[in-house]
Amino acid sequence: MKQQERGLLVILHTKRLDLGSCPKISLGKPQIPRLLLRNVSCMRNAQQILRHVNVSSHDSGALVLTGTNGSGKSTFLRMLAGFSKPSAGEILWNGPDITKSGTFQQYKLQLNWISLKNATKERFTVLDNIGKAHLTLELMGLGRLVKEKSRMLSMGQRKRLQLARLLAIDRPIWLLDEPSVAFDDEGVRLLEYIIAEHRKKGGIVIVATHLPIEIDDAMILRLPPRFPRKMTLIDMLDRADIS
Ligand SMILES: Nc1ncnc2c1ncn2[C@@H]1O[C@H](COP(=O)(O)OP(=O)(O)OP(=O)(O)O)[C@@H](O)[C@H]1O
Repeated sequence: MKQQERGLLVILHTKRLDLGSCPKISLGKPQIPRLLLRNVSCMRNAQQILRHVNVSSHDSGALVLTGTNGSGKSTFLRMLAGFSKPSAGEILWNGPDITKSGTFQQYKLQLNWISLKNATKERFTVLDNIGKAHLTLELMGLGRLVKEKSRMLSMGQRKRLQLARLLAIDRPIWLLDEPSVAFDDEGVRLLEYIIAEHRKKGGIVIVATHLPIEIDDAMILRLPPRFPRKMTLIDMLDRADIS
């Protein structure tokens, strides 16, 4: 990973190309990345959140975003999801810019998104939240809860339901914001397993997280803190330890 001032350059390598229903790419031609962020910056409320980010991913790529609170991980994912637009630079999917309306209509159908906020449909049962994928719910450990209203679920069970939805809505690009929060050990293993399987099929996974998560050959992009660091209570406590 190279670092250009506060800008970042990351290239994700192709592990195995399995295009599934995607258009065939002829051999011999240089292969364009499935996803390419070129010199992307992002402003929110007139504040610069991301600056000069360069990242690319081929099929099967995985990127883990880390960084301090407020460094812009969710903003990065929101931009990739099309909720906010880059203030500079471009996000290219199969070549064209995703912000072009024709491209965006197709691009958004490639995305699956998990965040702390995108809650389940509270009044629906667990099963109705994901259609008819009963077996998927069983596999995520929710088999006994299929008839429960999802508002009855614990936080970890809600997150498991989100995983079930990832599998039920089968789309190639997964944008996962803090996907392992509230999981027990088994939940984390389920998450790691479905990510690995998704990548075997050629899927791309981009994860923002503070928690350790095992993803083979993932590129780690650590976003720089946005402000000069000031002393916190923890720094004071650490100093008190020393003296
Ligand atoms: N809706 C918004 N409008 C304007 N600024 C926002 C908005 N949401 C977040 N921000 C700002 O953008 C910056 C980055 O926030 P973001 O949520 O992307 O950080 P993060 O790295 O995901 O943080 P955390 O680790 O706390 O989840 C923060 O300074 C935040 O105040």
